[in-house]
This record gives sequence, C-alpha cells and structure tokens, in this order.
Amino acid sequence: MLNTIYSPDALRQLELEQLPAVCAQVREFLLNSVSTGGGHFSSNLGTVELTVALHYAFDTPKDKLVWDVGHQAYPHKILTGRREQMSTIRQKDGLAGFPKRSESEYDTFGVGHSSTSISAALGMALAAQHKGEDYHSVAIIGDGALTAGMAYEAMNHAGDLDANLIVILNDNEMSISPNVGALRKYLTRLLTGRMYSTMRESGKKALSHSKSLSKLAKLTEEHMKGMVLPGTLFEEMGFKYYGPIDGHDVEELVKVLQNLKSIKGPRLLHVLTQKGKGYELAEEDPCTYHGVVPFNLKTGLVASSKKSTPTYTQVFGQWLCDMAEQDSRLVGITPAMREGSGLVAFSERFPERYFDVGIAEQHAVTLAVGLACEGLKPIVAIYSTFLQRAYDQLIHDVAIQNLPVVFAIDRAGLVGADGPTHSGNYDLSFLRCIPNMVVMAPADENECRQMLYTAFQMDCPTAVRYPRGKGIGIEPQTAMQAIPLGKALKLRTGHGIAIVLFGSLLPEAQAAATELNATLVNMRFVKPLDKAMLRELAQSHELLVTLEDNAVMGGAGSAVNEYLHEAGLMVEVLNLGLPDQYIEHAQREEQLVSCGLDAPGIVQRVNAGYGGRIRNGVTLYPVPQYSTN
Ligand SMILES: Cc1ncc(C[n+]2csc(CCOP(=O)(O)OP(=O)(O)O)c2C)c(N)n1
Ligand SMILES: CC(=O)[C@@H](O)[C@H](O)COP(=O)(O)O
Ligand SMILES: [Mg+2]
Repeated sequence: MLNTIYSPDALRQLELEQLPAVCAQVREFLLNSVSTGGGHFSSNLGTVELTVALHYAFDTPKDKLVWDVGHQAYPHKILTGRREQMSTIRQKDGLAGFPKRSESEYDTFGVGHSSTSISAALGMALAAQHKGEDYHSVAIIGDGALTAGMAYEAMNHAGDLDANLIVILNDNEMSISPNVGALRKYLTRLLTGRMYSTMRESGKKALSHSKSLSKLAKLTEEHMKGMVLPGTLFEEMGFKYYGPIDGHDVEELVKVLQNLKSIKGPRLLHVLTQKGKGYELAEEDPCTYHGVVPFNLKTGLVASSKKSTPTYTQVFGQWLCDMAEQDSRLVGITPAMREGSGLVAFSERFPERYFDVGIAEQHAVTLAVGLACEGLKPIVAIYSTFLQRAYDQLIHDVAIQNLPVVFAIDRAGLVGADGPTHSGNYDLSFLRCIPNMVVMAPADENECRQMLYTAFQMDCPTAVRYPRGKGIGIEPQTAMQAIPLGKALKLRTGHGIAIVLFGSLLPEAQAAATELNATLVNMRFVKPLDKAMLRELAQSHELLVTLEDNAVMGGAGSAVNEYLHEAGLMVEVLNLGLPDQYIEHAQREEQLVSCGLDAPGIVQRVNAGYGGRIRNGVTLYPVPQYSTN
C-alpha cells in the first residue's frame, strides 16, 4: 500500500480499516531506512499512528501541521511524497533531518529547536482569521518540548483568543532522557488518576456508537465533552483539554481528530505514545536509540570494542567529575542534554550537584547565576546552538553582574547531519562582544581540559567552546594547570604568512602551514586576545590568515582586524571562517570542504589572495560559492 501513497490525498482514499496496515508498513520502512542510514529513531517509531491519523483526518497541506523540534517527522516525510528519498536523509544534498519549508509544501514551518510549534501554529491560525480563510492549524508537541517557557508563552496568548488552534500533546514520558520536572509528575497523575480510566471508557463509548465518518463528523462538542477532564492545567489556561487517548490506536485517533475539527477555539488533545514503539530494544531504552548511527536491526547498537581517543564531550565529562571531586562547590547544569553534553557519569556520581532543568536554556543560565551569587561554582553544559536561546540571560544576569559561571559550550561550529538549525556558528561572535567574558577555544583535547580548569579558577564569566566529535587524538593529561590569561602559543615558525588559529581546525591549519611554509599560532583565547603576539606577527609577516570554525562576521578574525586597526598595524589580513550563509546538512568534513576550510581550501585561498598581491599589487580573495537551498 505504501508504494501507492505518494501524497496524503492517496492516504485519504483508503478506508479507515486499512490504516493499521499502512502504519505497519510505515514502521517497517522506518526500521529499515533509519537503521541503514542513521538518524532520529525512537521518536519516529512513536509517531507513526499519530502521523497517519493526522494526515487522514486533516486536509493537508491546506490544514497546517506544525511539528515541534521535527525529529519525529520522518513518518510525515514518508507520507508526503518523500518516501523514495528517505535513504538520503541528513546526507549531503539529501532530505533534511527536520521539516523545512523549502523542501515540501507539507512542511509548514522549519524546526530543529524545540517548543516553537504552538507559537507558530497560533500565528497561522490568526493569519487564517485575518485573511478570512478556513483551515486548521495543528501544533504537535512532545512532553519534553512542553518543559520550555516558550510553549507556555504561546498557550498563555492562545488561551485568551478564539483562534482555530489545535495542540496535540504527544506524551511518551521522555525527553531525550527521562523527562523531568513538576510537569512530568502532573502528566503522570493525569494518566494514572482514576478519572482517566473513567473518562477514557466514556470517551471510547461515545466514539464506538458512531458507525461512519459522516456520523462521526456529527459528533460535536457534546460527545467530546464526555472526554473532558475539568480543571486541568490546560483548561485553566483557556484550552479545551481532551484525552488522554492511545496514540497507537490509529482508528480511534482518526475519530477523535475528526471530532476535534468541529470544535471551536484553542483545544489540546493529550495523546499517549511509546518512544521506540515496535522495536524492542528502543522501547526498552529509548534514550540510547534517540539518534542512531547505522546499525544492524538484529543485533541492535553495539558499542565498539576498539579503544579510541575520547571525544571533546567525553573530555568535558571526565574533567567535570575530576573537578567535582576536588571542589565541592561545583554544580553542573544541563538543559535536557545529559547524554549529548557528557553528563551521565557526573549525574550518577554527584546526583545532589546535578541539575537537569528540562528544555529551559534561559532558566539554566539564570539558575546558574543564582547559585553563583551564593558562592557555588556552576558549570552550564550547553550546545552552542541552544545557548542562543539564553542570550539575554547571559548578558543581563551573568555578565553585567560579572559572576563566575563557566559555559562549557559543546557542538561549536559546524555539526554535520543536523544542519543549519544545530550549527554552533555564532558563539564566538556573540560572546566576544560581551564585557567581562573570557572566551577560549581549544585546539586539542588536552587543551580543552586545561581550559576548563582555567575557566573554573577565574572570578568572571568564562566560556570554553569545542566542536562535535573527536579532536586530533591527544590524550588529555590528568594533571591540570591553568593557562596564563590571553596567552597564545606559537606552534611553527615560517616565512611571510602567519596562520592565526582559533580553535579546533588545528589539523587543517598544520597541513596548510606546512604546505605554505607559514608560521602557525594557536591563539587559544578569543577574548582577551594576545595582542603582543599579534603585534609581533604583524611586524614580521606580510599576510596574517585568521582561521576559525565560526562565522567570519564578528568572529575571532574580526577581533584581530579590530586590534590591528586600533594599533595602526599595517599588514594584509585574510579572514577564513564560515561564510554569511547557512551551511546545509552533510558530514562535518564535507561541510568544511564546501566552506574552503579544509587544508587544500585554505592553501588555495591563501595562494589566490597572497600570490595575486605579490604579483601585481591587486588583492583578490575569492570566496567560494555555497548552495543556499
Ligand atoms: C531548544 C532546544 N533545546 C534542546 C533540544 C534538544 N532536543 C531535541 S529533542 C529533545 C527531547 C524532546 O522531547 P519531546 O518533545 O518529548 O520529544 P520526544 O523526543 O520524546 O519524541 C531535546 C532535548 C532542542 N532540539 N531544542
Ligand atoms: C533533535 C535534537 O535537537 C537532538 O536530538 C540533536 O539532534 C542531537 O544532536 P547530537 O547528535 O549532536 O547530540
Ligand atoms: Mg517525549
């Protein structure tokens, strides 16, 4: 059947009774395609029935489905004409891992970061009112995503309006790790309470009396009211609350959704799903199977037995435990990224000093400030891309008060398969302009550990930013020693050209320096800059090439330009970094090549500019062209 479903229209031609078979085929397809190519796994297995029901019950794309985060939207892609391209998902020139407006008319809203769906769907619902159009706006949000403030900001607004907004709460009791907070407890109470069973039965009865969809359509508010649990949090916020219902019973889902369409105003349907549904290992351990590399379905994910050097994340995790052992003031904070940020061991060894705050980056930062005010030493472990959410807190709460909060910023620079929504391309630009901040970028794993230690010793806000994955393979030393503030390190002495490196592009810089016989300096600090070193380089070289895995605009290279200008040092400069464009998903190495940040790319751009200047006095720095699809 799946082969004939090229669009939701084709799905809607089927009989309701055929939908369970469609679901089985979508799940089978998912199991094979994600285990073969990698990607988000558990969440997609959990949304199969919900997705089929939504496209069946609603008139998509006229009706708008807005997926929150979008990591659970693979079934949606499969049913909206992209099944045959699913093998390319998250790969260079392939489908994006998240809904993306330019990819399909069914992708109503681009996502990747969480908790935006209710705001966006409300905007669409208000637009419908404004334009006098008649379509439904449906936000599909997970229980994890519902821990973020933005979701409540949107509900608070929506609950006071009469917009045609439907929120589907996809509750699987999991974020990436088990969900946290009072809301989790509240949802559990809703599920386990006596009222739930009573309500569920009455709801089912109401629905089972209806023989056909046309009759179902006539089941209006009165029937649905039988399913209402009065006094819920959502009701108090102005939503009509329905559910909870079984998110794997596709026929029941369709019936309820059909009914929901005829009700007016903001309404919320609570749907229960199981993360990893249909693959036993993922059902048992949805967290491990949240995002997967290719694996054998028969054996499941198998940890490699080869001893390998640690990733930057692991270097951070080890440092955190070591530091916590030495200093009881240390506390660790994560906004819902325990595994990704390397905090599992810390959370187990120091549970009383570990805080998973849910998807609440703003709160994570200001919580750290409160802890710092009272003499504790907070470490905020956060992905660069998610720190963007907490920029005001960083300035207003941390930096203006000059409090010693350490930001361990993971996934800095290009991240690969997750693409532009998750790239950490801007942190150097947005951090270095904040007074009081010290900003460090390690060039290898040991330096990362020593920088974290350095940061921890300081009495001001500090940031250490490091990339996804492994470095050059330097085993961090156990001993920890603070790095002198703002001190760069000369790694190679060459002639004419000096490569001024900020961060992890060390192998590329080393290869290019050798090829060009250039001086190579590891700057280590983006703020404060080693001005003495820059002065010396400017006075002894003809060209300075700054290199960073951050946007060129406003980044570390810009800091060098500003200093040279301010100091009146006349030297030619070539700033290499990420262009003023979004870099599409691909492997990180492919992304670096496409930006001219691999060793041959660096050499080519230096030669083009520098050679041109030497030959005829014309400065020419060609910038590679990037695709902007
Ligand atoms: C702002 C933001 N912070 C963190 C993340 C990382 N993240 C992606 S999915 C996820 C869990 C979401 O849980 P839920 O919404 O319940 O969906 P589920 O994974 O259970 O399907 C997290 C923390 C993100 N995408 N956006
Ligand atoms: C959807 C989301 O935000 C996360 O699942 C993210 O994809 C994790 O990225 P890492 O694989 O880099 O931890
Ligand atoms: Mg969840």
